[in-house]
This record gives sequence, C-alpha cells and structure tokens, in this order.
Amino acid sequence: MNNFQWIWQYVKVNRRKLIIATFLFLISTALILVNPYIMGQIVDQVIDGNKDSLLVPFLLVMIGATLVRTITRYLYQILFEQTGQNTLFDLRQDMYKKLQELDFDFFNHTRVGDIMTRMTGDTDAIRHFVSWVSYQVLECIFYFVVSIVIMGTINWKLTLALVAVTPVIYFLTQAMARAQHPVFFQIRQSFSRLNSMVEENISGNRVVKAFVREDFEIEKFNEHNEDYKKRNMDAANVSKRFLPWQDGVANSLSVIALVFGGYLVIKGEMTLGDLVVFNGYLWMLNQPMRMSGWLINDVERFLASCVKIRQMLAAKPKIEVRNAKNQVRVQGKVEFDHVSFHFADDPEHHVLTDINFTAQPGETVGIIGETGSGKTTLVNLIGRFYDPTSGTVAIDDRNAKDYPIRELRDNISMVMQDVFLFSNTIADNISFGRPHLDEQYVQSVARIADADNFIAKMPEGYETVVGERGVGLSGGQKQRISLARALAKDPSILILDDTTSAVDMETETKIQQELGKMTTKKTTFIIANRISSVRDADQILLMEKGRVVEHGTHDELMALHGKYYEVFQKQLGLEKGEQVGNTK
Ligand SMILES: Nc1ncnc2c1ncn2[C@@H]1O[C@H](COP(=O)(O)OP(=O)(O)OP(=O)(O)O)[C@@H](O)[C@H]1O
Repeated sequence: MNNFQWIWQYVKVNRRKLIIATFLFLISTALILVNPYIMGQIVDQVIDGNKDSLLVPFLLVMIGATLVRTITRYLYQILFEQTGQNTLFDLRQDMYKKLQELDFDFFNHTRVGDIMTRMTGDTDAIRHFVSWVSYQVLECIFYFVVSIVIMGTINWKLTLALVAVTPVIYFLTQAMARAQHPVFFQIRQSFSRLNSMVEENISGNRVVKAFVREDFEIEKFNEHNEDYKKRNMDAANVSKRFLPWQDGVANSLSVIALVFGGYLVIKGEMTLGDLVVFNGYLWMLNQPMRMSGWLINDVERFLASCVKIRQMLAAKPKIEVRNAKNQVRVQGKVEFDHVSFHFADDPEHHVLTDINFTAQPGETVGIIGETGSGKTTLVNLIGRFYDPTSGTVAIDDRNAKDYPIRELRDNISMVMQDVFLFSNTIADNISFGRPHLDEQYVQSVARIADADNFIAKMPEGYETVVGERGVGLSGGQKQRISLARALAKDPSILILDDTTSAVDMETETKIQQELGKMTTKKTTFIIANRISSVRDADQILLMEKGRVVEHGTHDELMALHGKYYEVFQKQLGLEKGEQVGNTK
C-alpha cells in the first residue's frame, strides 16, 4: 500500500463531506470560467457591436458568478479542513493507542523527542495535505484541463502553441520531486533530533544546572539548530534551482499568447475579443505551472511524515498485548525455572543466567547484589516486561506467557526504581491503578507507606497537585507515594525495586512492619542495597553478574560465611573476619 492509499483509509470515513466538498469545488471552479467569457462578449458585442443595452446584464452575471463562487469556495474549504481535522484526530488516536501497546523494548530504542515529532509535526503535515494540498492539486488539474478545452474551442493553433511548453514543466516538476525527496527526509530526521535534544535538556535541566553545563548544552543545541537550518536551506536551494525555470516557462505563456495571438488577429484567424478571452483564461494554464513546485514541496513533506508515522503504527511489541477477558486473581506463587535472559540488541551480554527459585504465595523474597547484577531485569520478567530467552517464569504454576498480559499485570504492583508521578493530585496518583477509590482507602494505603503524615501537612492535603514527575516532593516522599500507589491496587504480587533507598532506616522499618500487617498477604519482592531491608525475608537471592550465587534465609546465608556474610559485615562497619554476634 502506498502512502496515498494508506491515508485514504483514514480520509474515506469522511466520504459524504468529501462528495459535497467536491461538488461545491466543481461549481466554484466552473464559475471562474464565466467572467473571462463575459469579458470577451463585452468586447465583441458591447464595444465592437455597439449593443450597449447588454452591458448591465453582462455585469450583473459577472457579479452574481463572483458572489456564488466566493460562497461555494468558502464552504468547500471548510469541508476540506474538517476532513483534515477528522483525519488528524483519528490518526493521533491510533498512534496514542499504539504507544500504549508498545513495550519496554520500543521505548528503550526510541527517543521521546522523536515520538513527540511524530505525534505533532508529522500528523500536522498530513492534515495540511488532506485539508489544503489535496484540493490545490485538484484545482490545478481542473484549471489545466478546462483551460485547454476552452482555449482549444476558441483557437486550436494558439492553444497548441501554449501547450507545447507543458512537457518542459513536466520535466522540471519530476526533476524537482526527485531532488527534494531525500532532502525532506533529512529535514524530518533533523527536526526529530532537534526535538529530542530539547526534550532531554528540559528533562535533565537540574543536572545541567548542577554541573554548570548550560554553555555546553547551548552549543549542542546550536549544532542541531544549525543542522536543521542547513537541511531547510538545502530544500530552499533545490527550489531555487527549479522554481525560476518553472516561473519563466509559466510567464512565457503570456508572451506566446501576445505575439502569436496578435499575429493570428492580424491575419484575421481570430477576433480581438477571442484574444481577450484567451488572455482571460491564460492564468488558468499559468497557475498549475507556477503552483507545481510549491505543491511538490508539500507532497514531499507529507510523504516523509507518512513514512515515520507508518513505521510507528507498524511497530509490533515483542510481547503481545491481549486484553483480559475476565479478572482472575492469582495466588501469587512465582517460580523461575532455569531462566536466562539477554537483551535482543546485545545477545553476547547474558544479563540473567540459569535462575531458579520458587516463592510461595505470601512469601517475601529479598534480592541483593551489586549494581548491574540483573536484579531489576529479574523482576521485570515477572510482569512480562520482557520474556526470558530460555527457561520459564510461572505464576501459580502456569507459564506467565499463557496469561493475557493485562490480566497478569493486574495482579502485580511495581514500585520502580525511577519513581514517576503524574502532574496530578496526590490522591489521583495513589489511585492511578484503581481509579475511583474512596478517600479512606487512599489514606489507609498512604498510612502503610508512611506517607499520610507528610501529605496531611501539605497545603491541600491529598488534593495537592504535584508538578511534572513529582516536582515539589523529596525523593523519599515520591517513593512513599509510589509505594502507596502500588498498594492501592491490592496486588497478589508486590515488587519493590529499591523502594526505600531514599528513606531513613527507621522509616523503612516502620513501612515494613505496616506491610506485614496488611490483611491480604502478598508475595513480595524487595530489591535493596541494605541488608536490613531484606534480612527478614523468607528467602534471599544474592546476585552477581546475572547469576544467583547465594540463596537462603538470612541465617542460612550468614552461616555460609560467603559473599552475603561479607556484605553484612561491611554494612555493619565491622572488620572482615570479626565475629558477628546476634545477626537477627
Ligand atoms: N535496555 C537495556 N538494554 C541493554 N542492556 C541493558 C538494558 N537494561 C539493562 N541492561 C543491562 O543489564 C544489566 C542488568 O541491569 P539491571 O538493571 O537488571 O541491574 P540491577 O542489578 O537492577 O542494577 P541496579 O542495582 O544498579 O539497579 C546491566 O549490565 C545493564 O547494563
């Protein structure tokens, strides 16, 4: 399917509007033929033929035609605009739905600025094509064909002389389209890079300021800005190469009409009135020739945008999103059976190797290990943000791959390492996973997450609106709200990825005690750096380079006198080898 056929899928739902618009367009465009014809009649009949009485009726027809043309033109332009806007609306909706469907893998490889460019600039190029370029092209074709037919009936010799230049225009148009095609793709890419850079700079503005890198960022921006300007200048240069020729050829029509037409009048093969009529229609032949260059630019911009949007719409998530037919509550048994994993773009790097463990419903699993050892990746496999490359992750003895993904995720709550809050009220953030929760419930989960106190002290309590990404809150406060959000879902499986790293140990202990008191038991995974966060877990996995190197309870691991023991000692600030008395 080419890009025109593809966009037609969206446009065709507005068929009725388009038919009316085309009808009005034909009336409006046909009326344009009236005035030059009447002018010819005025010359021949009123001036040459001395029929003065015909002047007023002729003028009235001209005024009437102009009026009707103006009204119909206004109406069809509105209808085309509505079609364009409807197309834009549907397209954006499909793109947004697609974005919700795409998985971590897509977002790992696509910059936010690039996605934003597709959602805004590209969709607008398509709207512009549907609501403006399309009828401009139609208008040009109509003018071209009709002017040739009418001029041909007046004098075929002069018409032929004028039409003789059209192959030149055709050649120029083709050559320009070929030259512009790659340039518009480059403009599109450059614009996307510029947007991505700006987006990253805004998101990272605190880092930029903290490292006093404003000048560096300005320089980087200037490079992208310069590149974007250059690409646009490339397009302007291509236009500059062709447009004067197209204009020149279009202008030559008047000269041909005047010289050759004059000659035909002198020879008596044509009346002066005919020549006036001819001249009146000349712009209709002229216009498409002049417009062709500009329209090509618009069409090329449209094509470049189509490619980017279609790429995104065609992107397939590696993990298929199937809606849950019914709500199933899992018990929360989690089993890893010989699970290994590597990212698709880095098969040499074994992020997880042969992981085996079983967590019974309601158990707590602590995961510790140095940075980059695969802890986050391991828990990401539970909610199927990625699937294992080999081995099986089973939830309640059923392969996680066999669950409709939304059904599975409905049973899991994750507090991610990189806390993200929406720019919304605190209450709405907490009830994000389960909207319309009552106030008491929201407060009760906030209490468990030790967030109730500080929220209550805020100017508008739970109705306080937090800034983008939770600006206005401390790291620990954000973590606690995000924990409350996870608890509000009342999941069977709770995953806490470094959730209490930004709170003090006392608060952490308090949170853990509250979690333990919750009525419904949850299988809980706690990723932590501090052994104090996991020491009470039913089992602890100590990870190193993607492998579980030690596995057991705190006491079992301490008795091993291995890595865990070493870490524990270090964290207590004890010298290696010193006896650790009561470890509980
Ligand atoms: N999207 C990705 N593409 C390629 N490699 C990745 C990706 N995400 C993580 N990795 C790599 O996978 C390994 C494990 O990462 P992971 O985030 O699971 O570690 P972690 O133990 O949770 O670390 P930390 O304690 O620092 O959060 C790292 O070596 C990391 O470089």
